[in-house]
Amino acid sequence: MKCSMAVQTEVTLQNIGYVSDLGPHMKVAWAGFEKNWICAVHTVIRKSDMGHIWAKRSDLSHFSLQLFNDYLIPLPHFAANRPKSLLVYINPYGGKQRGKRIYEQKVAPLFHRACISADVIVTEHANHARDHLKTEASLEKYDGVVCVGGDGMFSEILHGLVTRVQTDHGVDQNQPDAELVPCSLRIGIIPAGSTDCICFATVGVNDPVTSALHIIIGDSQPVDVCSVHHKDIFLRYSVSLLGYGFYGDLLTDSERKRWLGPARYDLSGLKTFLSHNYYEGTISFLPAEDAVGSPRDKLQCRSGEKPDKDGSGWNVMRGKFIAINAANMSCACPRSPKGLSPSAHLADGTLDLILVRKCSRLDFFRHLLRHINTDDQFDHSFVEVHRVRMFHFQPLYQESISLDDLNETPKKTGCSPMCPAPTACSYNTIYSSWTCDGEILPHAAIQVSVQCQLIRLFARGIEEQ
Ligand SMILES: Nc1ncnc2c1ncn2[C@@H]1O[C@H](COP(=O)(O)OP(=O)(O)OP(=O)(O)O)[C@@H](O)[C@H]1O
Repeated sequence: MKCSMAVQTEVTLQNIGYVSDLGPHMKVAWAGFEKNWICAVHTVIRKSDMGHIWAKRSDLSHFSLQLFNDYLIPLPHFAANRPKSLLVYINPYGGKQRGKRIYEQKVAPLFHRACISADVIVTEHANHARDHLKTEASLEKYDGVVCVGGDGMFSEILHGLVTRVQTDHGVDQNQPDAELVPCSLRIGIIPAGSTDCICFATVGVNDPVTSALHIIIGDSQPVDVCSVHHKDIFLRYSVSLLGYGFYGDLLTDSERKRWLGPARYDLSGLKTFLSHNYYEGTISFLPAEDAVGSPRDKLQCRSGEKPDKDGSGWNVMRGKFIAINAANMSCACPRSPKGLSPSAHLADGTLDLILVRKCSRLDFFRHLLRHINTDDQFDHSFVEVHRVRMFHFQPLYQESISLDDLNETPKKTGCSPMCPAPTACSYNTIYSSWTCDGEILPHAAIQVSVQCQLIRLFARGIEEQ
């Protein structure tokens, strides 16, 4: 490709680093490249200072194209990992419907200056991107796939890409113990949805320019993916949160209120909290005994390493749960900056299984409050957390029909969860639904296993220095 930028003598996007705010009038643009942005040659915008800084993650929303030419120093040896050709999917209806504008105004100019060619597909309907990736896309032409949208859109890309790779390699996704083939193409997320949880938990901010720079630089962050099955039938993949009970109910309700926009989460959250339902069932899990760290160690390393060996022996627990949350990553988002499981690792082949047993409404409120403050959210007698490699959940009563069918069932109320004949009483109080990265699963009985480092993102993780 012919590129208008000269290398070596001119400062170019090939060498771009972050722009950090050092105060109200001073920003530092820095280039350089070591894991975690450790060492950076930088230039203060006022040209008054040169040297090295210990840099940290920062919001790039003030980034100025002018900086590329004026202040950055070329370090061309990082060029090898940089993508040259990308396949971009834009959801024009995600979030506040600004995906197309965000891409065209903030991201495309940067790609252009970095000499990255991009084939852009604006989706026309739900699952357009997933199905195109599964069957049609000529993936060999690209170095990465970019998703412009929210978590739902990312999930489409994830399913399309992972399914395509397994099909190409003859792997049957319906086998829960199948060894899945990792995807070689990296995925970039340009946040343009309502919550953008996955971007926040892997990049540290929800800022389209920051994400674009991670793509341009060619960052690579491996990420674990959970595969979810029901009776040996593949249901979905998950990278962030699988939630039964509170979060499942909240998401189910919020889907009915899509017309409200992002405010639907607040309304459904309040409604679900006031309902204070609990659900009975059995959870079995395989502890990750060999994993480095624990969910409560408060360690900031969230990348992890591939395990050497499996844990041994399943633990089985029966009980009444207000919430069962399986966090494959911290699940941090702007509303909960530390997330549901602050020390969850991105790529160590484990997930953090959080069990919130039946408790008073006040106690549950105290637990929820800890999602937004810095207190140890697992330090309650009714909460336990386990780092696991696999888990199974079986509701108290066998499901005779899928939850999809239950949506057709007239809703009845006033029946306790202990009702011995579920067909005669309200399914709503016997079964919750699993939310799987924001999508609702059609079955309550599921088997989940973590597929270590199945995908890679154009990101760098969120370890703090
Ligand atoms: N052209 C389209 N028309 C309608 N729906 C679409 C289209 N393209 C994608 N979708 C669907 O829209 C859903 C929501 O999109 P997206 O995740 O981008 O935004 P969001 O739901 O507002 O944000 P978040 O998922 O972060 O809360 C996705 O599940 C995706 O399948």
